[in-house]
Amino acid sequence: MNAAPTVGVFALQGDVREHLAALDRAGVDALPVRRPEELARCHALVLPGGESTTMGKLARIFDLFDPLAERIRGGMPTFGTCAGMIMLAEKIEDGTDGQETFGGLDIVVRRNAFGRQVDSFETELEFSGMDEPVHAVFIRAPWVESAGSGVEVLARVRGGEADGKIVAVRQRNIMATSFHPEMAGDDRVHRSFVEFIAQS
Ligand SMILES: NC(=O)CC[C@H](N)C(=O)O
Repeated sequence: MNAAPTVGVFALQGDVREHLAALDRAGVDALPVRRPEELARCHALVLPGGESTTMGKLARIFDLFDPLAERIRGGMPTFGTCAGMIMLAEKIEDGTDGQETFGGLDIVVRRNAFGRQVDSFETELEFSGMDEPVHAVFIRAPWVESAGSGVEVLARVRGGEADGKIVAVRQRNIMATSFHPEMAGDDRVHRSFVEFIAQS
């Protein structure tokens, strides 16, 4: 790809602005996506943090659900953070009744997984392919309960009751983190997604 790719941010719900800013700093054309016509212009997509039940419902209302699920399954590079990770999971534990996801990522995700111990927290994580740890902000975050054999684990929590829980993964065209790299003032995870787009 010669020109900078256009990277959409699902913009019906969630922390859209922070992702647009991080993508902008990473040198791509960032585009808020609310309609199928906008999705059609994107080479890649970010699903932000927010509230996954609401995201699914709004995607249905705005006729974005099916085109989006199709693009993801068709190989569009996609990066989900927190609620965005939930929206990419094939299966949810502790979801609300009938909660739908776009799917594509062969994981079982547990919503609000850290909630029983601590709602929101920040920590340093070893992240596959990064020399220095990543500062990770968790807000009512999910964790990956189990992952299929095709899923590469990029980061796990170290220490505390959640020791060893998977919080960042990659499979084919999809990347997902339980935490919010867009809120940490560190663009390395977004930059690694931009490289991932270039390789796809
Ligand atoms: N920060 C977040 O994105 C929280 C996710 C939210 N708890 C959900 O289940 O959708």
